Amino acid sequence: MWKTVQKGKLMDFTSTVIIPLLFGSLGIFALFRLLQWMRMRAYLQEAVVVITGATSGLGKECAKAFHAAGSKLVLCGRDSEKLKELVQELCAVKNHRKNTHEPHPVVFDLSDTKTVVNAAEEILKALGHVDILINNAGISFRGTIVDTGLDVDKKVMETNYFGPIALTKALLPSMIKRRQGHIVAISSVQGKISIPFRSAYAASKHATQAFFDCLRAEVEQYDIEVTVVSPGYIQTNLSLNAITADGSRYGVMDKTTAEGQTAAEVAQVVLNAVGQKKKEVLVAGLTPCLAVYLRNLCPRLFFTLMASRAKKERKVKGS
Ligand SMILES: NC(=O)C1=CN([C@@H]2O[C@H](COP(=O)(O)OP(=O)(O)OC[C@H]3O[C@@H](n4cnc5c(N)ncnc54)[C@H](OP(=O)(O)O)[C@@H]3O)[C@@H](O)[C@H]2O)C=CC1
Ligand SMILES: CCCCCCCCCCCCCCCC(=O)OCC(=O)COP(=O)(O)O
Repeated sequence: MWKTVQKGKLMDFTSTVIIPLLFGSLGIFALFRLLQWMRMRAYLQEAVVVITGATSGLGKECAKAFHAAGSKLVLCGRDSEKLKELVQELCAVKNHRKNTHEPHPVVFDLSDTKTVVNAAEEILKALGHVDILINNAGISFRGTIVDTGLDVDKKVMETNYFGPIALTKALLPSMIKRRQGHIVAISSVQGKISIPFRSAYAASKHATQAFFDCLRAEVEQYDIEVTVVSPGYIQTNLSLNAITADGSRYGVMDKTTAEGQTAAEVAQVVLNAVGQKKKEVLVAGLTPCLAVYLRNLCPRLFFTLMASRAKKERKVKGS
């Protein structure tokens, strides 16, 4: 009898309190997500978005994602033919729901900082202003520190660090003047941890993280946003195009790269991070994320693991 009364009370409580509370929360959550989506759509539609390294991999997928979101694209690359093909590919995509725009290609080499400044001028002349700059282009590296010539370290730093910061500096004054703009840096998990045989690449990405963290603090007063994206492995040509200790092309599709996340998935994360004005995002699997925490919480253990990884890799390569 006592048990039946208790059960009845519990059912009353469930139907009068728990269920309405659950549906109410779900409704508020759905409304919140809808408002977030609408705000993001408005932010990206008609925005002038500059993407470097648009000719391949993540940059190409970002171009597709931002084009579909209705942004006015400036596609940057070294190869004018590849850029033309991408413009044609994007223009061929029919989008009946959104007003899309023909992208504007700009050809320059990021490792030549003089051409970077000219490119920024060309962009501002053609489009008037830049709303979002996505510093995506980059190259990776494979080699031991002892065998690597300083010219190789410099080449990686020019492409991954000095080029992007030169472009950022060239576009920043116009953003400050308008008190509007958003700068994105595609860094890497290797901007947070260093793994053996990646010295030049990891150094360039750590520098990227540091520079754009400083920038974020300095430009907040002008309402300019800075987003640093740190992906883990992505299925692109990065390992194929990586340079080695003597400056030659590595030319191997690494297993880690081939088994990484797809570039389209990561591009969607970039789009959402920009749309939601996130300060930083780590887009990686469990092990790289744990490695980042381990580096900060228990550095000695992390260093031991990296040293044994170096020994193992050396053994495999027989050097
Ligand atoms: N793939 C991965 O596992 C990861 C990649 N990243 C980062 O993502 C970004 C994009 O790389 P991803 O798409 O993977 O690799 P890809 O090699 O596929 O693309 C790199 C892009 O950068 C361009 N680029 C390289 N050097 C220069 C230069 N000197 N001047 C102008 N453009 C240049 C390339 O142009 P071109 O076609 O002319 O060679 C290409 O468009 C990089 O910053 C990379 O560090 C971060 C974490 C993981
Ligand atoms: C408590 C458990 C801790 C487990 C952590 C153990 C440490 C394991 C090491 C894992 C290293 C992950 C490295 C990830 C590197 C990465 O994702 O890099 C992305 C890139 O930029 C790829 O460029 P690359 O040229 O190197 O292909």
